[in-house]
Amino acid sequence: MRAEHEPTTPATTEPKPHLRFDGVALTRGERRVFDGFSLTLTEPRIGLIGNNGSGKSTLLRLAGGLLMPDAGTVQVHGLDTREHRRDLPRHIGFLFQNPDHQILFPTVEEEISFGMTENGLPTKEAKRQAAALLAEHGCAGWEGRATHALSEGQKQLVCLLAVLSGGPSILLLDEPFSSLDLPTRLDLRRRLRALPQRVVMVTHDFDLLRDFDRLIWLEAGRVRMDGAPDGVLPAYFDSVGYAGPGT
Ligand SMILES: Nc1ncnc2c1ncn2[C@@H]1O[C@H](COP(=O)(O)OP(=O)(O)OP(=O)(O)O)[C@@H](O)[C@H]1O
Repeated sequence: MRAEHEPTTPATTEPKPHLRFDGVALTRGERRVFDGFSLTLTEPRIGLIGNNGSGKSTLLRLAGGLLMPDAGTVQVHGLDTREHRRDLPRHIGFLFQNPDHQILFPTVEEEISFGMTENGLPTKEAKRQAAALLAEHGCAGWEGRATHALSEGQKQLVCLLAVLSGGPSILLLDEPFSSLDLPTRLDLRRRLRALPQRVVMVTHDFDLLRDFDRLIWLEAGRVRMDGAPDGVLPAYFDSVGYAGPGT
């Protein structure tokens, strides 16, 4: 039986936003990066594009609670990042461009099991699950490997698995493929495509974005264009005079 105060199920089936920026202002150094910025994200796969300095990384950092707005609000699954900062790692996995900025531990096993023990899993079970996650992604037996001795692509993969081990529902990816060779890039792309998480990705790898659900083109802290890749990408290319490879 339903209690008196229990909310009723809403009649509509509108998808709930997983990220919401409302009237966000943020100054970094001397620069007003965002001013009255609002955006609601509901689609499973969203790409952020734009020229250097347009605000892409700053937007991801606001979404991940790594930066707080000076004014306005940022919400993750309806939770205000200012009030729920400590809860955010349960919902959000953040993958930085440079894995050396992310890796904390000397061994792969420690790196991957940390998120799980932080979530309260006993160490033994966390290690078992870390080994299973590695095996699932073609890296069986990597547990004892030294993180500093991995190649860039291997480090990226370990970072991705470490992020996934925390069980986030949203992945924020800041140019995760920029330093990878083509085979490693293709391999990580395949892995990412298969993930169930919602993804918001900053990238200049435009091929990867072609099958995304939505692209947001940022320019000087504002949305210049927002829509399907087949509309946004050609418009962005036009704006920078790019007519395709070799131009
Ligand atoms: N730590 C900081 N201190 C001062 N200004 C900053 C800082 N970080 C970013 N900015 C400024 O904020 C603006 C947006 O930067 P941001 O890194 O978000 O851009 P971006 O679109 O991700 O660029 P890129 O494509 O070069 O990574 C830039 O003008 C930048 O100079």
